[in-house]
Parts: sequence; structure tokens; C-alpha cells
Amino acid sequence: MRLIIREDPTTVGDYIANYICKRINEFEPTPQRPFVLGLPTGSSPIPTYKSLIALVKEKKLSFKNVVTFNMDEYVGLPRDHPESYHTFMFREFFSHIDIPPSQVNILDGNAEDLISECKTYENRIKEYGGIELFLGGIGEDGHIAFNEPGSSLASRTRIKTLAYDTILANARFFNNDISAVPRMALTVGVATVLDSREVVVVVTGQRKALALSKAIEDGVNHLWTLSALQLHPWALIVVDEDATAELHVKTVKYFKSIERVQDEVERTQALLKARGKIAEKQVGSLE
Ligand SMILES: N[C@@H]1[C@@H](O)[C@H](O)[C@@H](COP(=O)(O)O)O[C@@H]1O
Repeated sequence: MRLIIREDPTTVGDYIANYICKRINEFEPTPQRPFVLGLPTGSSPIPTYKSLIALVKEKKLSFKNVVTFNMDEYVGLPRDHPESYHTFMFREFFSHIDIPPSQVNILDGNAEDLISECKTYENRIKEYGGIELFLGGIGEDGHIAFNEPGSSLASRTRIKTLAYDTILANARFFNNDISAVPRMALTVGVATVLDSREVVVVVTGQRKALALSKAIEDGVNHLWTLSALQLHPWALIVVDEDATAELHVKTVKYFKSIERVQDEVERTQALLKARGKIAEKQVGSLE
């Protein structure tokens, strides 16, 4: 697992957006072979979405051949409710980029048969060959998507009853009216996230600090479902300084040193590649 620390939520968003942009462009998606991207809601990914929108406007990135799968959706909230995740995603992201709406997948929390909705969602992900990169956010109790404490680490897309702490935390989006917050949600499971080829998680703010320390300094534990990322071969967590408040100083120093060494390796590789190209050109001009 890699941990990248940036100054504040804006620089975290810029880092993740550039990272995703690079991955999509390197993948060279086509209509036959789209890039499959998992996406979260919440306030934490908003700076990332803003930065991705800017990259699309600057023509550095296109979502024409990207297929998305959202992590979760409330049960019973009308689709056009201002706080449904469907409304959130179009308001904050999809309406501002060039993705065809037919390539957007969001769980339907109003489906007649919620169990079959969840099964179909898992199958649709499989039909696309799995998720290439899952971007996630976390709750204060360390939940990823809506995988509340105690969720099975082998869980799949399903109906989940929300923890009272999550209902309290999300009341801010419902005029602080706790009774207006839905009690249930549909969510991808921990195993659905772990199945993705790459997972990137955004964690910002001091209120997430305990969850971050539990997830990376303690062992794998279903009470902090983000900790399951320790089992993933390609996981990256991008955080701001505030979110590191509960980490040991040595943990922060360790991950910063890894980033420095990684940068050095990448600079050297770029230099060697550039020299190789120069050499190739010289050979070419002698021929
Ligand atoms: N189901 C969502 C999570 O997927 C999200 O990560 C979390 C964090 O929200 P915020 O970023 O606003 O703190 O909110 C909800 O619980």
C-alpha cells in the first residue's frame, strides 16, 4: 500500500485527478475496450471531480470510452432527490464531462427487487471484465462505500443497514434532520472493491484521522473496513495533512520517504528513456 500526503483537500484532489488522467490515457480506451472506473460520492471526492472536469475542458482527458460504476446509493430516496447519489454524481461530475450517460452505472435504490438489483450490478461489472481502478472515500468509522463496521471482508453488492454514526454524519446533507436520512443503502461489498485491479482512496480532514490510523497502522479488521486494503496488491491512499493527525510520526516519515525515493526512480527512468531516444535518433541518422 502507498500513502501520499498532500497539504490540503485541493492538492489531494489535483494529485488524484492527474493520477486517474494518466491511468486512463495510458490505457488508451476504445469503445470495444473501455476503461472501467469505480466512483464514490461524499464531500471528499469533490476537489478530485473539479480537477478532472478541468482536465476534460483542457482536452487532456476524455471520458468517451470510460464506463463508471458508483459505489453506493440510498434505498428509497427518489432518484431526483437533491441528496440521492444519482443527483450528486450528475450535479458534481457527469454533467460537466463528455461521458455518454449510457456508460454511467449507479445502483437503483428504488428497484422493486433490491436483491436482484445488487446481483445484476455485480454481474454487469464482471461483464465489463472487472473494474480497472476503484476510487473510494471513507466514513469517520473507516467504512468504505457503505461497508459499515462489522461488514464481511468477503461481502459483495448488497443491501446494508446504516450505522447510527453514519446517519448522524450524513444528516448535514439533510438540513441536519436525522429523521430524513435514509436508514438503508445499496453498496458494493468489500470484496467487490478488492477485486478491482487498482484501488485509490481519498481521505481528508481531521475527523477521518482515527479511521486512517486504524486502517494502515493496525491489522486487517472488519470493524474498520478500509483496513481490508492491506490485502490489495495495488492500493493507494491519498490524504491531506489533517487526516494524518493520529498517525505515528514515524509512519508519516516512512511514507514520505517512500514517495521521495519513488520520485527519484521515476526521474532516472525518464532520463534513461530520453537518452535512449536520443541514441536511437543518432543511429537512425547514421543509417
Ligand atoms: N457512502 C458514502 C461513502 O462512500 C463516503 O465515502 C462517505 C464519506 O463522505 P464525506 O466525504 O462527505 O466525508 O460518505 C458516505 O458514507
